Amino acid sequence: MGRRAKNKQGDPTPLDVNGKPFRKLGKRKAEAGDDSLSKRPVKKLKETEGKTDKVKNKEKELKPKKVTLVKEKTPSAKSKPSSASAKVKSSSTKGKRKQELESDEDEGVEDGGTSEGWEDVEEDIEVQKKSLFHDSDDDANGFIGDLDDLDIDEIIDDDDVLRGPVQELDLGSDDEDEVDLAPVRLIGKKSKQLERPSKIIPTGSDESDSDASDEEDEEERVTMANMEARSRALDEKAAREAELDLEEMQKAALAGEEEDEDFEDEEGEEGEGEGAGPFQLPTAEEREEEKAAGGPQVHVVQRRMRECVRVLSNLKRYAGKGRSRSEYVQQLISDIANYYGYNDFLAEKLFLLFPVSEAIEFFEANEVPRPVTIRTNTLRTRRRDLAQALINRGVNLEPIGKWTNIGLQVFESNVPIGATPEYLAGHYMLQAASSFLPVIALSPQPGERVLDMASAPGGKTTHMSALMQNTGVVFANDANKARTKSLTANVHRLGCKNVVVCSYDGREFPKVMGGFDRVLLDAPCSGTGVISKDASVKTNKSDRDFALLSHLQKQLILCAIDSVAPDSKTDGQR
Ligand SMILES: C[S@@+](CC[C@H](N)C(=O)[O-])C[C@H]1O[C@@H](n2cnc3c(N)ncnc32)[C@H](O)[C@@H]1O
Repeated sequence: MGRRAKNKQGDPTPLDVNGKPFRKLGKRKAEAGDDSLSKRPVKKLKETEGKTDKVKNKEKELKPKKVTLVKEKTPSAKSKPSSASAKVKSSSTKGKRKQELESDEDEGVEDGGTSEGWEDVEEDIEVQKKSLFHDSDDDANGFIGDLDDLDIDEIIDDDDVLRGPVQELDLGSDDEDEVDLAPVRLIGKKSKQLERPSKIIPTGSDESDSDASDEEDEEERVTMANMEARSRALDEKAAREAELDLEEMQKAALAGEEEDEDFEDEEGEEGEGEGAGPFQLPTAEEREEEKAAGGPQVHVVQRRMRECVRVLSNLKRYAGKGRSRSEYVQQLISDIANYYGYNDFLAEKLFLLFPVSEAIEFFEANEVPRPVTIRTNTLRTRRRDLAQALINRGVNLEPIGKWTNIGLQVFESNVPIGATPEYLAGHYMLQAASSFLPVIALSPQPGERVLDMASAPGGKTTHMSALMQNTGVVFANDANKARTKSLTANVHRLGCKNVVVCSYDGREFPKVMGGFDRVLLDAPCSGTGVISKDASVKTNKSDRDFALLSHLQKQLILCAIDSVAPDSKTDGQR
């Protein structure tokens, strides 16, 4: 597997403490758009210097601007394996990817056969034609809404209110199986949060792909005949990149040492330069001045964040005289909220979940688009055949990893991944790799009676249906009637014949029916796990929302447990 492919999600760890970067340096591709906080100040300062007063003043209004600046840098240029498709396509005996793809057949677990379901393709295309573009982006995002209409006190005191109109409880989701939106999201539409490249991952023009042979690689069409040569070229390229990365790492380490020395020269041993001793928090007057100027400058915030992290790593050594830990923590949280564009409540809530350095990694990671992944629908095809078909359409992809024999990661595509003939014919589902895991853990068996309590748009329902090889029955429920449309469309498109769609509040379900061998509950959530997909979560959640959500989630899990048959004939209760 290519080096970039191994680092699919990029390194979101930019902050350096005491002048030493936390994260591994390297990745030539990241040079131009490196999101490292340690590099940002320099670059952003320079940007500010070269600008008109108007632009400078605008950038002073930190809240919106700093996010934009971050956004400009965040689209990861690291993930694309320059010609990974070559190996995927390979049918020679060489190439790990080829072996991984072939393991679809060997393992056979997911493979429910290829012939069954094909007869449905025509009809499913019709269904999909109507439904694919029917649900708007807004519709999908709608369930990452807020709970303003609900009265928390009332609800927590009174379960009857909780059984109220389900639309009000149509909350956020960590799931990204909103397949019908894929063509728009991946290809046509710009993210609200990030300036994403028009291609899924930018290629070609950046530094590491600039040599002539690489350009040819990009242009040359992958065929069975040239596969082996391309595969070799890819390995050589990976080796060259590894050397360059090492060189870069050494250079960066040297540069870091020099910078430290510079600071010491400038500030002296007692100075307040980064890494050079105690860091003084801004005084009340300085804060007022900052406020009056429309908020702090981006580079000031960046530097202060680095300094606060450094101080918090060793309070005794680096804190200013008489300053407490909580003062540095408060300053850091406030700067994080400003810099990344969160409301103070959420910035604090998320910050406190992690150790300091990990918290910064978390906020940085939320600025990076997540990998595009698809799940092969084994009711319709095999992963190997699907990969081949998509490669032939100019899609650059790779198996996700050894742990799954149905997942593919898409690095780049000339065609909308959510509107290929294979997509329309139900050969795959656009689905986060993490969404495979609950289904794998539940492990529904052929012939069982299974409930998916909150199932729209059906990513996990259709996965379970495939694992059960279209036998037994999956009750796919979702409280939101509107969302059951996309659920039904997906069930048809993927050729799932053992699914019954219904729409009840999950909390009512035990009264409707029970006796399930297994129950999957993918409860509605806050959306804080998918901020990179929907940045509105950064500002539209309150304490009350979280209280309501966790209460609803607890009620749902109790009902899910009640729905399991105590005397299941299979070992579903295991
Ligand atoms: C995380 S999403 C489900 C994603 C789905 N499992 C998949 O893999 O495609 C949560 C779903 O819960 C639904 N929901 C919200 N409140 C509910 C309730 N009280 N009962 C049942 N479903 C509910 C929402 O409409 C939403 O579709």
